Amino acid sequence: MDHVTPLTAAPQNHPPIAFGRVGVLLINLGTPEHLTDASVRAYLAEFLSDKRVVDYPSILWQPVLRGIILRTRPAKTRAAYAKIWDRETDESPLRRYTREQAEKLREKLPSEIVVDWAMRYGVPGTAATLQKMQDMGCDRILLVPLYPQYSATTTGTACDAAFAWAQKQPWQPALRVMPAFHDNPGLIAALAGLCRAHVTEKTERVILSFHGLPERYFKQGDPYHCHCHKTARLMREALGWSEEFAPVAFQSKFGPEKWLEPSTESLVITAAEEGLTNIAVVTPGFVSDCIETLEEVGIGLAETFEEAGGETLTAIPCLNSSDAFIDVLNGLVRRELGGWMPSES
Ligand SMILES: C=CC1=C(C)c2cc3[nH]c(cc4nc(cc5[nH]c(cc1n2)c(C)c5CCC(=O)O)C(CCC(=O)O)=C4C)c(C)c3C=C
Ligand SMILES: [Fe+2]
Ligand SMILES: [Fe+2]
Repeated sequence: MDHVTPLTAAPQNHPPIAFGRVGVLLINLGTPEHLTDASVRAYLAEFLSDKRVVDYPSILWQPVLRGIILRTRPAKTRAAYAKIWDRETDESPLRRYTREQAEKLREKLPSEIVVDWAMRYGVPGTAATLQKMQDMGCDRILLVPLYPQYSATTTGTACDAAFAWAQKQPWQPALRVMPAFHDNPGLIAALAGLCRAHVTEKTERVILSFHGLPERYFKQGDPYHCHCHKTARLMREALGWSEEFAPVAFQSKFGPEKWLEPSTESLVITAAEEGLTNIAVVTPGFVSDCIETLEEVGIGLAETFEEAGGETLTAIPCLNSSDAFIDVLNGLVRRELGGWMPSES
């Protein structure tokens, strides 16, 4: 706090400005604010109108989005959220874990550093949270997109939102962006630990399932596919697993375009058809459990596996707000704050 100029010290007629603090902002994707069709619709409308996510010309895409998708999908998506919603805190798991990650990271960093969290879509918004941090005197802010693997559809757009806010500021804070951490040794060790805790002698295959993308984005140069495969290779090396035992797959396909393959669903069905009865799915592209891991994999794909003749599909939880993940984040954030840590200035 010693760097913050007290507002009373401002010269006469000078606007009150606080400065001198360092901030860390964790940013995740976003999630509906409430468990209602209206909330889900607002969230999907914002998310699916982002050109980084769906790049079709607006003149073609908006009528499809407004006329079909936002009329039919919210009820289906709300029903899926209803299966996983945290009724105690009245929030989605993604929101809860992101909040807890920020709270726990705050305890690990010097108290002068402002640590907050935001969503790219929905509430609390990225711009509003950056504004709050600036009002608290943050003139240097580290953006931490919570995606181990870079994609323009996630990390890229989180940065877009932050820089769009910054563009409007008379005094723009210095902004740093934490790079992708898909090959960070700490992350790989934490993911390997998670797998060791959930994979037993009975487990016949572990699918390493990442959120998918249109294949076209990969061909246009999005490195996400390569980042996913590197995370997977490093995990296998750490665990002594073969590619046959632990193959990569991509989940959560949306729309009619060709997405990255193979799909997680196809590998789950193949495993059952091969006569496997006990498989696991780990989702190393998601740091927090969410609708895609808990409902799509933990409920939906577990049913698919059973229907195809399998018995048990174990959905391995994400790192969430575990001590292991907070240690990873703490290490990454301290590295990226080089020269900005209070003791160094
Ligand atoms: C074109 C559509 C989509 C792209 C591209 C996409 C990329 C992408 N998404 C994540 C992570 C998450 N996505 C989540 C939900 C979600 N994703 C899409 C569509 C695309 N995602 C939709 C329509 C939804 C909403 C749910 C639904 O209606 O099915 C979530 C979960 C949010 C939650 O509240 O739980 C996450 C996390 C990544 C990592 C990614 C590209 C790499
Ligand atoms: Fe998604
Ligand atoms: Fe690749």
